[in-house]
Amino acid sequence: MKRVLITYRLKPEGLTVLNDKYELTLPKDRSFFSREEVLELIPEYDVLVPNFSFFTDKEIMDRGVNLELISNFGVGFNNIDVDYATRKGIVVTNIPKTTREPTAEFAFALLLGAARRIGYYDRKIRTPQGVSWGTYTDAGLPVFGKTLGIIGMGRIGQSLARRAVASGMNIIYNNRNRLAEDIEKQYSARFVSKDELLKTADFISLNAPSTPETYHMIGEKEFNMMKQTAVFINTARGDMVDEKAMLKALKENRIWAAALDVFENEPHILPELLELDNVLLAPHAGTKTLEDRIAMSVEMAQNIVGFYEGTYPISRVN
Ligand SMILES: NC(=O)C1=CN([C@@H]2O[C@H](COP(=O)(O)OP(=O)(O)OC[C@H]3O[C@@H](n4cnc5c(N)ncnc54)[C@H](O)[C@@H]3O)[C@@H](O)[C@H]2O)C=CC1
Ligand SMILES: O=CC(=O)O
Repeated sequence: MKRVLITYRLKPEGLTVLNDKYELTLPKDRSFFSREEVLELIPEYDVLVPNFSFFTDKEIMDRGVNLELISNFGVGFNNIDVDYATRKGIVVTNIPKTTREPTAEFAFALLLGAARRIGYYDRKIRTPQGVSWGTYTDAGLPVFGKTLGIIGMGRIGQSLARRAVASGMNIIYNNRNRLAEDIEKQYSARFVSKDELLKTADFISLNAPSTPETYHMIGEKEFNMMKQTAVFINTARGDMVDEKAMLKALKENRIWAAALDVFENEPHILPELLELDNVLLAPHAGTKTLEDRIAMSVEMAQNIVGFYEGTYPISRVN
């Protein structure tokens, strides 16, 4: 029987496909196994299931002398040293299907929330001094008719574009490769250079993966190119943005607002960010609904069964 080590407490409803045929170990009384616990346990296991924030590096793989498969509980796989896994003959899989719509939904919710200042109003209305009910004070920004620039027009980027078009937005995008014409037509999307996107979009959403190439791809220079009324949304990965430069741009009102689900050093958030009214913050919650997290577990578990039994198609990263 193959032994599976899951670093994160997943609900049994999402793991039924593994029942009886695989031996599962997962934390029962808390959310995560610590790195030290995983290092201690790993030599006995054939499969490791890290969640998207568990750093699966050389040390983990070298200790995992029986490791055949890393079945990532996430679509982004920057938490795994994939090159090293490949050299060791360890297969890595991810979950692109079930992460797509919830993340796009959340990115659009952040966009609306930041533009219409929902988090700010909610915070203010609860305080003793209350919120201003004046005609113009603390006004938000309209979304209808505005331009959304998407950097990384893959699965999530395209699903975000679909929502934005339905809400009356125009789409421009930058991607590693230009999309096929029929896909561009589907979203009425126009391919532009990254610089043009940064200069002309009213809303800018980051939806590319974290790679060495995309590290700090949005920094001081990029924030300086944006409109002063721009809203920046990041549901991709924190390390793709120079957080100090972003903080400066927000403090100096170089841009209008940011809506952030991801951070450079999660779960640590720059304390100064917490003090700004033009920032909407979330705890890496792009896929965080019970229904979606269970669907993600099913996709992850099917990758394991597919790998060993060939009964499901698997999403291989290497
Ligand atoms: N906040 C959250 O909870 C979640 C975050 N994510 C993040 O979203 C990312 C995107 O996911 P998917 O859309 O499924 O991936 P995807 O692979 O379908 O799309 C990414 C797109 O970015 C493009 N790209 C790569 N490098 C680029 C660059 N330098 N400039 C412009 N475009 C570039 C690729 O060509 C691709 O079209 C994941 O890698 C993950 O980090 C994913 C799920 C949940
Ligand atoms: O951040 C989440 C993921 O699925 O990647």
